[in-house]
Amino acid sequence: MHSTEPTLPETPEPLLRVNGLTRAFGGRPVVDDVALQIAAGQVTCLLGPSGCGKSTTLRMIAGIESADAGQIWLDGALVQDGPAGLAPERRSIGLMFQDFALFPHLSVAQNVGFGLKGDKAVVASRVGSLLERVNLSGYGEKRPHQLSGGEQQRVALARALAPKPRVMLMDEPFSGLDNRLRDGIRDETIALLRAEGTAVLLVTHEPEEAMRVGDEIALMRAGRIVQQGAPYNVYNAPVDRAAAAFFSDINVIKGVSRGALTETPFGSFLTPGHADGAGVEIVIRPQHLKIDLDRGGRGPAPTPLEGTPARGTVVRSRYLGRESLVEFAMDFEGQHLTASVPGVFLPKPGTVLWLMMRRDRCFVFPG
Ligand SMILES: Nc1ncnc2c1ncn2[C@@H]1O[C@H](COP(=O)(O)OP(=O)(O)OP(=O)(O)O)[C@@H](O)[C@H]1O
Repeated sequence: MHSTEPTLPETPEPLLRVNGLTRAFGGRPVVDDVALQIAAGQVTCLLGPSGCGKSTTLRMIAGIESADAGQIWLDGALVQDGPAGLAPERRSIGLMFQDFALFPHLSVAQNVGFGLKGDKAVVASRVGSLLERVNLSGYGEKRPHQLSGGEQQRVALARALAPKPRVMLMDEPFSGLDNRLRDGIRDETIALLRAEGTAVLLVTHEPEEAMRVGDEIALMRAGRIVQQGAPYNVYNAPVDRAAAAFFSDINVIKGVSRGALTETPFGSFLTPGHADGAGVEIVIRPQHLKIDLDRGGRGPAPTPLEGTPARGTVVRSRYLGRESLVEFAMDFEGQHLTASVPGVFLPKPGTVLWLMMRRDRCFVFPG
């Protein structure tokens, strides 16, 4: 190598790599050209609405479902190439599902040791240390039905970890737990998997869960990954209106781009890249609409960041604990907009207020 060539930092081979993964049922594509890469200690959340193909993707990676096309590498080894693939037990993966799938007739220790072969004493010691790892020492002789949901989930985790998988595949593993338990168990489970250097693919339909645990979110829709990136980027730079709407309520203001500008009741917006006369949608999340007072029929002065205020009348106010949601009927075009405000703000219906749009928080999409 020439001495002036820069030395690139070594990127480790991802533990899970998926390329062009495709599967149809009855002629209908359910998973369509999916690509993914997950490194050691990283968590990727496969996020999307019900029926978009998340579970089928995970099941193909696990080897429980066959693929029509595409490749899967686990820890550098090709385990699936089109329809041909290794059996699930020959892939170095752990699996966790929503229903825990524990064997009811086996003790906790027998459940955890189920997939382990070899010397009895060695297996017993490994099971003991796994139970310790998930804070269930002393539970080995109990049956699953004697345990709480959270404890059963921890047994399922210990069992999935027993063969030391390099990749953990999780399908809605926390949705069977009640809300109060869920956050704690989820954080503990993910911290433990990170500490073990496991690559994690977690399937969920809940954006909050994906934002909470994912290093990366792969947003899936109708069989395809439509956007992939850090939670911050996926939330703050959605690829389209539907991607924006998957994470929160949104407000949409329609307009027509002329000379790379779109006029709205909130002033004009730069809309470069949209053809003259093309419809555009300006999208903003409720927390980025700013509410201001009416000053005898006038609103606050326009600013470069927030543009021109537009007047609205409160239709409904609701308190949601951390925030209040205020719905407005705007003076223009019968438009309804919703603003959210941290804490308690409950103006009465009929109150006249002014709204402003944070320019840096708007997304512009083709209409
Ligand atoms: N074995 C199968 N035969 C026929 N259709 C199937 C089969 N498995 C899944 N499907 C269909 O494929 C689509 C995607 O299913 P999949 O379970 O992957 O979606 P999902 O995103 O995980 O949804 P959910 O969150 O509801 O589980 C669905 O329409 C489903 O009915």
